[in-house]
Amino acid sequence: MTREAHTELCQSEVGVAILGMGTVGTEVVRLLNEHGDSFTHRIGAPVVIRGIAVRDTSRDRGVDPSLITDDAQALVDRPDVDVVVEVIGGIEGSRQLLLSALKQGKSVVTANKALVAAHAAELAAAADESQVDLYFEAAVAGAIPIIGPLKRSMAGDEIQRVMGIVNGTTNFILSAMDETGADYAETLAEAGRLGYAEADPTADVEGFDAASKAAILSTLAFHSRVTANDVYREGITKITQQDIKSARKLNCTIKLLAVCERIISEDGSQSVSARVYPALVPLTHQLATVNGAFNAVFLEAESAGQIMFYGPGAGGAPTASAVLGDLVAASRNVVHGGRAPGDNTYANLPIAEFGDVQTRYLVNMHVVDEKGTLSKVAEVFANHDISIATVHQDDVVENEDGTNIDPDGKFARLAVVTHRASEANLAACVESLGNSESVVKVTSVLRMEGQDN
Ligand SMILES: NC(=O)C1=CN([C@@H]2O[C@H](COP(=O)(O)OP(=O)(O)OC[C@H]3O[C@@H](n4cnc5c(N)ncnc54)[C@H](O)[C@@H]3O)[C@@H](O)[C@H]2O)C=CC1
Ligand SMILES: N[C@@H](CC=O)C(=O)O
Ligand code: NA
Repeated sequence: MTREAHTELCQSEVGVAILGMGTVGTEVVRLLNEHGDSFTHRIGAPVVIRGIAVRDTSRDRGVDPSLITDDAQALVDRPDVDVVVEVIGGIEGSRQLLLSALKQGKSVVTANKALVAAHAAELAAAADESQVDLYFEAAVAGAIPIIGPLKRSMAGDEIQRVMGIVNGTTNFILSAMDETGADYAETLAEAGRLGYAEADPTADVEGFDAASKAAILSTLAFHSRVTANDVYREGITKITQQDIKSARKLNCTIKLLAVCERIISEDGSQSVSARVYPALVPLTHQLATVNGAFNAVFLEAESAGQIMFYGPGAGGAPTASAVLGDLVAASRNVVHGGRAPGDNTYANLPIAEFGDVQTRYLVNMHVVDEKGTLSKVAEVFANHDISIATVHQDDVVENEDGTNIDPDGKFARLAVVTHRASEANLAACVESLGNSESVVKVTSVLRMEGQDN
């Protein structure tokens, strides 16, 4: 059914179904009830909640109990529902519900990055078929307007690079580890209590959540379909206080970054690289100032130059702000006609091989403290076509718990910073370092972003 056909059945109200009443859904309902009159003026018709789908109907949620249902599909199917707001999460159940809504000519607003990153093509096709809207501003960087600006304000520019801190939970953890030396597990639990973490926080700390957002950002920035499976991903679970100290010695901090790049090879052919990993960022870079659950998206575009979007990236009310912005836009289109721009993927650029991606690296290792070690280590880097930028050596070699693992003074800690090199060369170099008699152990390899060479 098209929206025209559906709208003919409707009256001068916009009927809304809210699916899910957890951290975000609760705030969406609260704010909608609190500011309903303003919404009427902004939209041109009242927005009326037709129902709220929850899993547990026995809980008192402080709303009219007649609105509560545990049958989300029946709510979606109601003829007086024009817009479906999905704040449940997960992929398959939400996919079925939203496809069904779109096919019935109802617009969709979702905060679900995992779903959009996996099934955007299918959802967009269903929205196009019915000529309705698919909005997902809350899916990337919470309250920060970034989907709208990429689809509209930046639509006339050529975006080269997007670098984002797009996960509030991991930024909250890394900021605390850096600022106060806080305990990882305790800080993660706190992020859960504050409503930042996903239902399964593995999605946050292992980088899955950021990878979904990187896929969505890449798709919009480079007009090419990128899914979460196309994104190279590493989380923050292996980051230690030693890594953070080694970053500080280089005047850097560690951030979980989503890096989305247009790669132009020597023959002029283009591809897209999307990757998520913890990386050193110089303290002088704007992204280094983003702390706690705040997010930021740093864009580099041909004509605009550098732009940074900054704000609250997680939590109930901030995320509800983005959801409600989309709801207002979708409702206006229901009342006045028109559609939001879709995610045009005409460029269809291929995904770059991860091994071909270039960046800078910090390689931390324990080495044998004797004559010739430095030249042997340097030779390994040279053999893999990697140019060294700086080398820093410390005498003491401590474990994470501060115990000295080298009471006889035979080892040293070496921190090697490289110039730009390919991931493939770096991986081969690290393997050779591991086999070198001069190297006791490569303790960590961290990428460095936000510098040119
Ligand atoms: N919490 C945050 O800071 C942000 C969350 N998001 C996204 O928003 C969505 C919701 O997140 P939260 O509210 O944090 O999750 P949540 O886990 O607090 O809430 C989801 C709610 O949906 C309910 N639910 C599960 N299956 C259901 C079904 N079949 N029918 C009705 N209700 C059902 C659950 O019982 C739960 O109360 C997720 O996609 C998440 O990734 C996006 C940006 C920020
Ligand atoms: N779990 C996510 C919530 C927002 O997308 C985060 O921590 O950023
Ligand atoms: Na957003």
